[in-house]
Amino acid sequence: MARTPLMAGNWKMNLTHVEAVGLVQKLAWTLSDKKHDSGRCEVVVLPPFTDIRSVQTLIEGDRLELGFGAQDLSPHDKGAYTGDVSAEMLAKLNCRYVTVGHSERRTYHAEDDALVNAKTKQALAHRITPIVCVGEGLDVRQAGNQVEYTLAQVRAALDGLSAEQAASVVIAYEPVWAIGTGEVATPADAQEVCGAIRGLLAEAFGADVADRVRILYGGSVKSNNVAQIMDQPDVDGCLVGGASLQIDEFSAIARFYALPAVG
Ligand SMILES: O=C(CO)COP(=O)(O)O
Repeated sequence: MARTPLMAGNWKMNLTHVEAVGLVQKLAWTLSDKKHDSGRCEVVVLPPFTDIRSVQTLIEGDRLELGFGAQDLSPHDKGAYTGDVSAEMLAKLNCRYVTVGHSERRTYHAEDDALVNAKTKQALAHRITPIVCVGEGLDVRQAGNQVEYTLAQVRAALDGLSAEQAASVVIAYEPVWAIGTGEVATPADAQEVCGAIRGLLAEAFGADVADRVRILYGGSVKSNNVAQIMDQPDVDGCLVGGASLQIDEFSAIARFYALPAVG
């Protein structure tokens, strides 16, 4: 089965709702001007919670060919969880995606594998596609244990999912040492781990599921390295941080298929 590539822009904690509207308008205009083919690449923005309503209104009102989602969600349904945002709230805003287990959540908010698993299930229960983030830190990479470390995170995040549920998740391999550092993993590094993740999915849920799941790479993706990364057989898209805030960069990344061929 052909997997439609996905480029998701993780804005992190950037842009007020006014700035968000400006960026989405310019991004949509640029993609349309360059005749972006959304059949060749699905483009999604993941703004902070406070921007989502404005982004939704703009995208739906003007029928822009952009998807949108959130960067986190609560593992709880509702109630006394100050500061949390529930899956139901996101679903009501038509969020199509939500990242779970981003390394910044794991590091700064002490999110562990069990919580990432609970959030993954919560998103699925509300028909929001979880983008499950995994990836090793520098110490693990230097010890050469990146594959087993990352696979353990994937196993934990997907624990208890049915094959049908597993088929609908997106997994993002983001080596922590490559996030925001300009230190991009080589295409071979990305393929090694993304290929191993697909192997694990085949083992755990069957070849059909493994064939359907989109696996993204994230970590210092830019327009000048995206083509090589997307050339890898098990990389189906990118989770883009810094470059997703720059319209020219992100629109070029989304149109990776139109970039000059890899030499
Ligand atoms: O964390 C990331 C996306 O979720 C990657 O961030 P950068 O693209 O800024 O390295």
